[in-house]
Amino acid sequence: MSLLQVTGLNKAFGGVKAVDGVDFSLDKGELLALIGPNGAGKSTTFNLVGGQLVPDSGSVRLAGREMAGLPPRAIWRLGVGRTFQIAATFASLSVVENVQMALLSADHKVFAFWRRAAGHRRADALALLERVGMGTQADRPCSALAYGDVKRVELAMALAHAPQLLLMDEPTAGMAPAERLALMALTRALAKERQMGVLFTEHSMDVVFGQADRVLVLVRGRLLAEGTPEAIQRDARVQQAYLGNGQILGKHRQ
Ligand SMILES: Nc1ncnc2c1ncn2[C@@H]1O[C@H](COP(=O)(O)OP(=O)(O)OP(=O)(O)O)[C@@H](O)[C@H]1O
Repeated sequence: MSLLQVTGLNKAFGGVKAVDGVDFSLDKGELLALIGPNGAGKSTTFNLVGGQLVPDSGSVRLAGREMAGLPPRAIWRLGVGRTFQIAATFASLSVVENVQMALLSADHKVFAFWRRAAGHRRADALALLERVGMGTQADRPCSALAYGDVKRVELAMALAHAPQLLLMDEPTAGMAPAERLALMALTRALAKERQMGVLFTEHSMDVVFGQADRVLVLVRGRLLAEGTPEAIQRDARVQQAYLGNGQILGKHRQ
């Protein structure tokens, strides 16, 4: 059985069919990239899987269990993580305290005062930071980190509740090319060692073709193609509908 099985997914906003009969699946340990031109329906698909939006129709199953229509918190509890965008309130906390906050939340102590974070599972938080290459920066304030390092902390925070499926919406936006590849290579290694599925949207083609196991191409809410990075790069329909658009490649590639 697939880890994630999406069937007949539909979502319209007024007259716009943002997601129009989309089917796909994702296996444990797999990195699946969702690409497509602006307005193709990537974010909508993402939000339908994560529960931020309710589908008009269709099914979203995690390990066979229906999630469509459940609130985001319930979907999170079933094992679907999202990379955190660190809130401004947490910028004054240290790196390790931010991960400890995520561990508090994972342990369902969501109403605990933030002051308790400092005493909560520090060793586990440090181990997560070590795994994402941030062990030596654990006691620095988050506000002092370079942007690429913040992204690594976000990844450690997302791993705090040991998700089966991790959703990453444009995880490398704003990063330099070398940092992007390093972050997604790390994500790929984590997916394999934890047998965690990863669904990510990405405009940067070097990341998509360098790191994804499989690629889905959405155009105007419909799935145009799906396959290995090599097959997608060769696909004439994709080149015409998407990759042939020099503006998109030129805008996001450096
Ligand atoms: N809340 C909303 N209300 C109305 N229309 C929406 C809403 N969200 C998305 N849309 C429309 O649905 C379509 C798909 O949008 P979506 O944001 O999912 O595309 P995308 O592929 O993520 O685009 P981008 O790459 O620009 O982020 C677009 O036509 C968009 O204008």
